[in-house]
Amino acid sequence: MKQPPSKNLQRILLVDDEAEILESCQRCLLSSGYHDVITENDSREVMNLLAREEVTVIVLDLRMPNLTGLELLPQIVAKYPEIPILVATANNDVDTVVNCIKQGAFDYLVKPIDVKRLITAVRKALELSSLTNELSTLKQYLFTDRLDHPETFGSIVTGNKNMRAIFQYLEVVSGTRQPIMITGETGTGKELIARAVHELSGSTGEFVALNAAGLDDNMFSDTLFGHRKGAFTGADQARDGLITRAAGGTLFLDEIGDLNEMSQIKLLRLLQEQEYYPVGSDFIKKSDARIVLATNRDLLERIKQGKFRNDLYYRLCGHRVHLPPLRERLDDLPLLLDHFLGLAASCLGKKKPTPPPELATLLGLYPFPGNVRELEAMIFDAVLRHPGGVLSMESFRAVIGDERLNSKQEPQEAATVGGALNAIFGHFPTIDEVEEYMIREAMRRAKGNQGLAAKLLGMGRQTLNKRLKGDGRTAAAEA
Ligand SMILES: Nc1ncnc2c1ncn2[C@@H]1O[C@H](COP(=O)(O)OP(=O)(O)OP(=O)(O)O)[C@@H](O)[C@H]1O
Repeated sequence: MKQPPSKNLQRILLVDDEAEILESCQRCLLSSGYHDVITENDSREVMNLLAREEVTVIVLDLRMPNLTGLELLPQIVAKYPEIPILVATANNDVDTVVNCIKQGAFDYLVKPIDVKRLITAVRKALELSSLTNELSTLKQYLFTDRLDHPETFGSIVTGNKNMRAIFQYLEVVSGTRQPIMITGETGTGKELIARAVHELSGSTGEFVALNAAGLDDNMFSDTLFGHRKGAFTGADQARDGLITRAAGGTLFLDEIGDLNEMSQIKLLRLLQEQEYYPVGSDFIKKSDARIVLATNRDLLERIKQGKFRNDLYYRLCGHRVHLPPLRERLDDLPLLLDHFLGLAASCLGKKKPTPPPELATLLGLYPFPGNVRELEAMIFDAVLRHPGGVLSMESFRAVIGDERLNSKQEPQEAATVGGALNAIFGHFPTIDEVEEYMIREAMRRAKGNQGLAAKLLGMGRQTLNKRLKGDGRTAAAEA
């Protein structure tokens, strides 16, 4: 039986009759992060080896005794057309190269093999191979509508067919080492998806998340890449960055639409070469962390504004999923409503309330700019204030507004929101005023319990605590 390569490992086969060449190419690929490199010095054994073991890419010397690479190439192509083959030729003979490409070789290398060229060519061949695999697996998924690991998506409550298609796509691409980009409005579940990708990839390492919003380049580089001792005033000790913690696992970079130019360049290097420099160090380091990225910004718009690099954008486009906003998957509302009612009730130590039958329909009229997070906060609030029996619609009305419930039309909606804001503040408020108001109101409703207030606000407890303490705003003091 064939020996499959372990998940995520892509097996490279080097075929050459010269042991020294095999050894040096193998060493160079291993040190570049390719962990599964096997060799064969007898060309007559290659077909047996391929029948025995799964191989992703082959580097094939053309000049070998007994059976030359030129003779072997068509045999491999005929039996294993999915394996990209890089031929190694001793001279830069155009005719030979053209002949090999015509016979199905993917690319060629000139001997003595240049290390950089070998690594680039192998990387490209592996990318091609994983794309081919993805395509054929996707075709199968399309015809069978199956999910191999539904349990991985257990924390993502949905019955929506677009979300299911996203899960299927993720099952296919999670096996590759290519970065995955997740876009979608705030609160649509991007982090949940990133965690599912981590689980699917079968990595043994940790899932490590970094929110890049508000980080300048120094903070971004230091947090992600770490620093060497003495790199800057106060750097008394060398310190590893999050990328080290994510070794063998997944690095989730959130809000990458906010990264500044310098950080974008560093991220591009990391994605392209899997390389980085700790702050203050000239020694390059390698990372094998799987990278998942997310943003709720429109990156094409950021490119137009000159705030996001084109090359980085295209690098991110390989594997991309876009999570639809909640208002575009209203079929999920009843499921989510039921899920969060149960969750809120058990968190608050209450009996799960029965929702009024019209609640899901009414919620469907609201655009949910904060998506699932907003719905979750709304339901926690309602359950918190719920005395027993059937859940009251009042707390939902208070947030959504009666008139808004009756209309989906933009201008009317704006007028209603504007009207509501004016009624509360007496004028059109600033963001800070709204934030102060929200924090004060959440603390009041949660009777001073910061954990609950944070849940209502859809923010982390620590973030709320910082706001309450840190910036000396009046709302914090009053709350
Ligand atoms: N389909 C879902 N089922 C259950 N919970 C969900 C779902 N989608 C989102 N959530 C919950 O909503 C909240 C927000 O989710 P998450 O942090 O993954 O969103 P996000 O898109 O990463 O948000 P942001 O862009 O603001 O970082 C979390 O509490 C999460 O558990």
